[in-house]
Amino acid sequence: MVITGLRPGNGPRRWNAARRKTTFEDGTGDFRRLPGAGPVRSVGRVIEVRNLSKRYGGTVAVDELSFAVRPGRVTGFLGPNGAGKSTTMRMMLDLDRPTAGRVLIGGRRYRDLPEPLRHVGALLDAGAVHAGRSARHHLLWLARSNRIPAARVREVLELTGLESVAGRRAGGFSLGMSQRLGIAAALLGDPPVLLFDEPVNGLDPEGVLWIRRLMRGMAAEGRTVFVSSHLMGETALAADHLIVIGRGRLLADTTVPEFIEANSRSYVRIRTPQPERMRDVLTEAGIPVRQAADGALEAHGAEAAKVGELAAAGGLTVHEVGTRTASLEEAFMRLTGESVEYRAGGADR
Ligand SMILES: Nc1ncnc2c1ncn2[C@@H]1O[C@H](COP(=O)(O)OP(=O)(O)OP(=O)(O)O)[C@@H](O)[C@H]1O
Repeated sequence: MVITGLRPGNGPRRWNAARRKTTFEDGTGDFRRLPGAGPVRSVGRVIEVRNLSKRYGGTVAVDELSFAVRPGRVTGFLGPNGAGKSTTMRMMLDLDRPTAGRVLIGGRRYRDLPEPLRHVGALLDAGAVHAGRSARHHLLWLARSNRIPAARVREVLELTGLESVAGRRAGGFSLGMSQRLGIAAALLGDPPVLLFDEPVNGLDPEGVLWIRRLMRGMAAEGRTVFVSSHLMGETALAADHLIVIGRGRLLADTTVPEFIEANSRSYVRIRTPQPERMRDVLTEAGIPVRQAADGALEAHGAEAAKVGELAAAGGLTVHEVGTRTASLEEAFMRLTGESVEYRAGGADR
């Protein structure tokens, strides 16, 4: 690890010849000087989303969203389908114009960044390549148009495991290979800020693991890594921090351990042929209870022993009493449930 701190301000520069990297003690500088390239002007690595809104006709895709994405960690951007994740990411890259608010990357709008590919790498739509071009030519074309040395193409092909297929037409690539090519393009400028929209879509378990390691490695090097997903479980494994949205609004801005602590509560699951009476007994004892989809009851905030004693005292037959811990996926569904229902209802969409 070459970066010695991420303090704000203009810290001293360090040069690591072995890794061909220039780093700045305050974490604001360019991450790696590309061979043959001139110096890259220093920009910060924090992404600030300020009161961001986007309307498409009557649809509010993003609704007064404010949060910050910081360097040195993987930040997961979570929300159910249609929550507004892609729209937010497009606005970060100036591909869509906000109805209100703005996004700043290192204090600047994307369009004001000098040589943006060297500051922000993005995987938004892996299919967005010229189908007739080979992977190598696609990357060479991108490199040339961004004044990035051709030698870097070989490096990113190697990094993404695409060397052996680099001469093949990108149009014939599987989804997994296309995702890797999209990531190779995002890494081309060796940017300190990386945005990945649903990068594990369509990948096999090996590919998912590869992306997870890649993102964690990039964050450990001091980069800002922002990755969207609608899968809580996978994101919890890959991310340190979470931004959760639903219906375009911020629902949570928290660390993964805090999210787990706050949301994956234990409860007692009860199966009984007398659910109505059991519910009354628990409610009278002040224990909140809800019915699961399979008809079982879930009692919150009570020990299994206490539930068993109450059932016995009430003369109730019980087929199962046991303690369960809600999975992260369940916690996420609960948190975003309202927005999913809203979407299913189809209101103004
Ligand atoms: N170009 C557009 N025109 C009209 N509506 C749009 C457009 N782009 C997105 N939307 C709508 O905005 C809302 C947010 O969509 P968005 O794609 O940002 O969500 P998402 O969280 O990325 O979802 P997914 O996980 O399904 O990709 C949705 O209701 C979507 O239908």
